[in-house]
Amino acid sequence: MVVRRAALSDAEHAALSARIVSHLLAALPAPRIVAFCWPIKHEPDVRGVLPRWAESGVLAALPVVIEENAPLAFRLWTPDTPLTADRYGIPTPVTGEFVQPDMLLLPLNGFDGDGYRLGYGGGYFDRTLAALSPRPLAIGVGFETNRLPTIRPESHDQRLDWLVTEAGALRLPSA
Ligand SMILES: Nc1nc2c(c(=O)[nH]1)N(C=O)[C@@H](CNc1ccc(C(=O)N[C@@H](CCC(=O)O)C(=O)O)cc1)CN2
Ligand SMILES: Nc1ncnc2c1ncn2[C@@H]1O[C@H](COP(=O)(O)OP(=O)(O)OP(=O)(O)O)[C@@H](O)[C@H]1O
Repeated sequence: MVVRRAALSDAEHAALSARIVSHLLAALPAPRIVAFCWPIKHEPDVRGVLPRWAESGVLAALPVVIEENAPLAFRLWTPDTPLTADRYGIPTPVTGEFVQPDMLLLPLNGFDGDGYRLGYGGGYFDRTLAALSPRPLAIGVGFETNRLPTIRPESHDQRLDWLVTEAGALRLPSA
């Protein structure tokens, strides 16, 4: 799935990411604190929503891997926040207040029309969604090239609330 999206040219990647950003802004209610992912390995780059939402007071946060096989934590992020590569090489804040986001923007390596997601196999987002109360709104952001007929979800897989690709934003029926 990562190789498939890596085949997008830089210009295509930027154009598809920009379409995802427009769909997010048009379809979703502005959250209080949105967690996003610093894009790695050709993930969709949805950072464009942040300055737009910031105008209405929305705060941004990044995930922090505290330990393996445990839920993620989240730290507030601003454009001035220094980022340091974590154990996986992902740029991560090492300072800043720990917060509880009410919306998560989750990059999709693979996904299906039922709203299930393939990540990198760490189980971090599934554990995080299972642990957070209240559960944040889970928004998958991906490219149509990574759509699959089914990811063959297992019992631990958390279903997304929204699926947003360059083709549009789809609200999934709640479980
Ligand atoms: N940009 C980004 N940040 C994120 C996530 C994400 O999906 N994307 N995560 C979402 O939960 C968390 C990190 N999840 C991860 C889970 C497993 C591995 C991992 O095992 N990496 C292997 C390579 C795996 C592969 O490429 O197939 C490694 O580094 O050796 C890395 C990150 C938090 N931050
Ligand atoms: N709520 C949970 N409690 C305990 N173990 C869990 C939970 N959620 C997932 N796991 C474990 O994590 C493993 C990896 O999950 P999965 O393959 O779905 O990861 P992923 O969603 O691709 O990863 P990531 O979200 O980190 O990108 C699963 O095999 C499962 O054993």
